[in-house]
Amino acid sequence: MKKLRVAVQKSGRLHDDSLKLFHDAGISIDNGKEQLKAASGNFPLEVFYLRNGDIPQYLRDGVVDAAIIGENVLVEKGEDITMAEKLGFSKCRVSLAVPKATKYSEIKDLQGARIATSYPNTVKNYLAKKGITADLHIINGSVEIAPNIGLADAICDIVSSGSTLFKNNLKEVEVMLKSEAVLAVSPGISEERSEILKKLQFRIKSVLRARSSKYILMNVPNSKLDAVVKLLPGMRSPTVLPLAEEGWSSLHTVISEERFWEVIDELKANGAEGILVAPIEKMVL
Ligand SMILES: Nc1ncnc2c1ncn2[C@@H]1O[C@H](COP(=O)(O)OP(=O)(O)OP(=O)(O)O)[C@@H](O)[C@H]1O
Ligand SMILES: O=P(O)(O)OC[C@H]1O[C@H](OP(=O)(O)OP(=O)(O)O)[C@H](O)[C@@H]1O
Ligand SMILES: [Mg+2]
Repeated sequence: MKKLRVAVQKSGRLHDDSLKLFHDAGISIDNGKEQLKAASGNFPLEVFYLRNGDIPQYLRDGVVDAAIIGENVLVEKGEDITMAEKLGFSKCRVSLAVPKATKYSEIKDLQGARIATSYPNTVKNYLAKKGITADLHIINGSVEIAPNIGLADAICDIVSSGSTLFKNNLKEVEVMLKSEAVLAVSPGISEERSEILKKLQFRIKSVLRARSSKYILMNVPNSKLDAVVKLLPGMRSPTVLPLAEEGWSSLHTVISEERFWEVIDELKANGAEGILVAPIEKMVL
């Protein structure tokens, strides 16, 4: 049987979370990353460990069928490549930044500026849409140093916490795009391997849904049940079971973590007690 060939970053920010996603989806990968290639023993999948920046070309050439890659790299080098799924990790933005002392009020202030970046296409396209031309200096790493050594007036790079900008005395002035890890697909994937990809996507979706949801249980006085049920819609509707003590029920439901924190005060105000929150491993709709 054919195997789905999936590229994963060899080392760097995407590596561990990519393998964790396979693990959580029940796919075991046999060899360590010292090998260029590793196979799964329980799913028709082979992992190729590659540089993130090289992956768009491997997808285009059909050397791999799919990949876990930063969305920002697809925007920069792979506009022709399909994004099948957002994966919810390695969230960051690609931004323009200038020295803190530079007066900046609008993008026109960058007309004619020297901009250092590892993402020339992203910057060019963004500035072209705004009618700005600039002088791009392409560098591969430590872009944030460029203004301090007199190489550039501005930079475009990845920002997450903002601490690298802060340390280099820079301020973020334009967010060009928001990025996270994505599952990308080769334009030339065969039908047989597309079928395996569908199975992989089904598993990934179940894992991602579960990651963002919680199973919650609580005791509620019967007089307040209707009000509490309104706060907690659940997958279909909450489960309500009578407690041994009369006048009380146990209510179980599934809720997004975000929604849980939004309604917690209202749950308590409605007399909910003994609220338990448990992680969910898989969630199949
Ligand atoms: N500080 C950050 N916070 C969150 N995500 C990030 C951060 N920096 C980079 N990323 C995301 O992780 C991806 C990989 O970044 P990393 O620095 O590990 O590799 P790289 O140098 O871009 O790639 P290569 O594998 O080609 O060396 C980036 O493309 C981006 O999507
Ligand atoms: O806003 P922050 O949280 O500070 O993150 C942003 C920094 O993270 C990335 O670098 P990385 O640490 O991946 O090093 P690299 O330049 O060697 O890829 C990116 O290139 C920025 O420099
Ligand atoms: Mg990096």
